[in-house]
Amino acid sequence: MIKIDNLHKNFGKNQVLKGVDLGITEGGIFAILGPNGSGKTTLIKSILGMVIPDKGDIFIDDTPIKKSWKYRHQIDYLPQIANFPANLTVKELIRMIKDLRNKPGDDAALVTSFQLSPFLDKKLSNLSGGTKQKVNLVLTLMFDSPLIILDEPTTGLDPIALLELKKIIQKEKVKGKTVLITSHIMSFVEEVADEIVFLLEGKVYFKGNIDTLKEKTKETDFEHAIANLLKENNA
Ligand SMILES: Nc1ncnc2c1ncn2[C@@H]1O[C@H](COP(=O)(O)OP(=O)(O)OP(=O)(O)O)[C@@H](O)[C@H]1O
Repeated sequence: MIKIDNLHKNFGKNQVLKGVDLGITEGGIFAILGPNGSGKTTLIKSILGMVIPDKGDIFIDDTPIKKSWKYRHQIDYLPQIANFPANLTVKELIRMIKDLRNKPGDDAALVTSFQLSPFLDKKLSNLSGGTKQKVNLVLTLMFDSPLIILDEPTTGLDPIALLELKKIIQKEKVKGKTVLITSHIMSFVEEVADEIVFLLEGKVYFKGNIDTLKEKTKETDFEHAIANLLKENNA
C-alpha cells in the first residue's frame, strides 16, 4: 500500500530523514516509533504531501505521489496539533469538515463513543484539551478511507476514551484498513500494533512485530525492548 524508497529530508542543517526505506502492506496497524525529534511526524507529513522530501520516492498503491494530490482523498489524517476556529461549535465544525471533504461522514456513532453529545453546541474555545482531542478524532475517523494516519491520537484522553479509541482502531483493522500511528504510550502501542517501525538516526532502525523485537533485544517487556534499542545505539 505504501512504499518509501531512500527518503531524505533536511530542515536547514538538520538532517531529519537520511534514507528511509519502508514498505507498509495493506491491512493492519503499524506504529511509527522513535525518540523525540526522530522524524516521525516528518515521515507522516511526507506521505501526506505536506512535507516535500529532498530526495527519494513515495508510492501509494504503486503510484508515485509526486505532483499528485488525488490520493489524499483516500487518507484520513489526525494531526498532532489541531488548530480549530475558536468561534465555531463542535456541531458546526463537524458539518464544515464534511462539506470541505465533500464526502459523507458517519459522526453519530463516534460522538456517542466519545460521549460528546453534551458538547455539540459548545464553542471549541470552551473545550478542555482532552475533549478537543475527542472532537479531532471524530473529524478524522468519521470518513471511511482505506488509510488512516493518526499522529499521537492518545494525547489528553481519559481512560474511558482511550478504551474506545482502541476498540475503534481494532474495528477499522477488521474492515481491512491500514492504520499508521505514532504514540509515546508504549502500553497503547503494545495493545494495538501489529508491527513496529522504529526510526533512529534518520533511518528505519527496526521493523517487525513485537515478539521479534523482544527476541532481538532479549527483553521480555515491550517498554524495555524499546529502551534497549536506544541503548544499543547509544542514542
Ligand atoms: N517545518 C520545520 N522547520 C524546521 N524544522 C523542523 C520542521 N518540522 C520538523 N522540524 C525538525 O525536524 C526534526 C524532526 O521533527 P518531527 O516533528 O518529525 O519529530 P518527531 O519524531 O515527530 O518528534 P516528537 O516525538 O517530539 O513528536 C526536529 O528536530 C524538528 O525540530
